[in-house]
Order: sequence, then structure tokens, then C-alpha cells
Amino acid sequence: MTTLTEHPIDTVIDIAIEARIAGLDWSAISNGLDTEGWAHIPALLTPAECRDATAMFAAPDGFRSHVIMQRHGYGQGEYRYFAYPLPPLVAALRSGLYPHLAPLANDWHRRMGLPADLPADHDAFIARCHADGQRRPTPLILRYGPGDYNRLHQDLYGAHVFPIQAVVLLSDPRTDFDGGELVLTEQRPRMQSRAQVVPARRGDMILFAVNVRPQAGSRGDYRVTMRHGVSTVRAGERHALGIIFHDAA
Ligand SMILES: O=C(O)CCC(=O)C(=O)O
Ligand SMILES: [Fe+2]
Repeated sequence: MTTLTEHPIDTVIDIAIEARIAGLDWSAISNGLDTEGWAHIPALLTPAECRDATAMFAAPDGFRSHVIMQRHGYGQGEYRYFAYPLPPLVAALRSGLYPHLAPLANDWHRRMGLPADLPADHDAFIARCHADGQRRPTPLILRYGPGDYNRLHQDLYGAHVFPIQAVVLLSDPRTDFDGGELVLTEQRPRMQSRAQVVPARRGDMILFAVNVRPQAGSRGDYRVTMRHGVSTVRAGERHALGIIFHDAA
């Protein structure tokens, strides 16, 4: 894994998202997801792409809904779900990441006794969601100001669940905000929950398990339940782009 000191954020060249995704070390990423339930990919988006995505949040067009988190008990802050058609960057991330994750997702399903029949490409998976009434797009941009936070949760929106999701940090923790760390918890059978704080800088992507993942134990695989949230932002503004692969009912 690349450490934060080696962070290549300032040297990202502007190649197509799909090519950047294809160039990632997918065996290391799959390994991280498999053993920890998450993987950190430094500097997937350029600072300019992060700024452009952040600017989308303030524009009124292109979103299907605006959620004030405290109204629903989700925490404090706000987010907007994109409408179809998704902006090119968001569509490219969603369809570009999916094929690299589908083999691991099927392996997880097989190991957990779930149907290991997730299609190899995202269009086919989305067609399946839509055919069963999960038609509303789930990619979103979140905005947190001072005092805002996101309670531990799972992004389940219906029976069709792709077991891995992504979030890209759009703001710079060195200059834009304090606090606001992505927190992942895992719950193993008969054990207390464990929390992990995921390191991230602007443009980094974190891939993580949506709800359950298999863990090899002495008597075969068992299920680990994962949740994610964001610790309180102490100062400044934090934006993030969430990529969930299933659509919502
Ligand atoms: O703000 C974050 O980093 C996490 C947002 C989130 O809950 C999500 O993308 O599903
Ligand atoms: Fe979430």
C-alpha cells in the first residue's frame, strides 16, 4: 500500500478515469478488501476533478434529491443524490470500477452462501436492479461543515446489493477541514465491535464492504458485519463523492 508520505496527488496526469482504474493494482486492492474489508487508493482523482465535483454540489441541476441528514437521524450535514444521466466522471467511476470488483463480490457471495451470480459488467447489474424496481441512482455528494458528522450506517436500498462501495474524498484535510475521518466498524460473531479510521487525502478513494463480508476462520468462513460513518468535522468544510453500485427502490 502506498503510504501518505509517498502520496502522488500533485503528479497525477490527466488520463481517462477508466485507464487510471485499469492501471491500479487490483490484486493488492482485492487482498486488502478481503483481509480488512477496505482498501485505500491514493490520488485517484486530480485536485481539479475534486474541485469540479465539489462545485457540482452547489449547482441546482443534476440531482434527484437533497437530504438534510439531521431530519432523518442520519447525523448532521447534507447530501445530494445524482439524477440520471450521471455526470461523466461519476458514470466513469461507477462503470469503470465495477468489473474489477465483481469477481471478488462473487467470491464473497459464494463464501457466504449467497447467489454468486453478479454480472461481470455494471450495465447488466443495473438492468437487474431496474427490472426489480430499484431504479433511482445512488451516487451522491456529501457536504459536512463544522459540527457535522455521519452516523454509522449501511447503504442498503433494496434486495439487490453490490457488496462493495467507494468513496472519494474531495476536500483537502491539510487545508480545508479538521476531523471528519471515515470510520469503519466491523462486528464479528460474539465479539465487540472494532473501529478503524481510514487515512485519506484529497482525491483518494476508499473501497469498503457495504454490509457483510466473509472472514476465514478455523471452522470455515464466518460473516463480518461492517458499517461506515464519518467522525465530527471540527472546522472547515468536507465534501465526499460516494459511489454505490446498486440503485435504490
Ligand atoms: O463522507 C464520507 O466519507 C462517507 C459518505 C458515505 O456514507 C457514503 O459515501 O456512503
Ligand atoms: Fe454511506
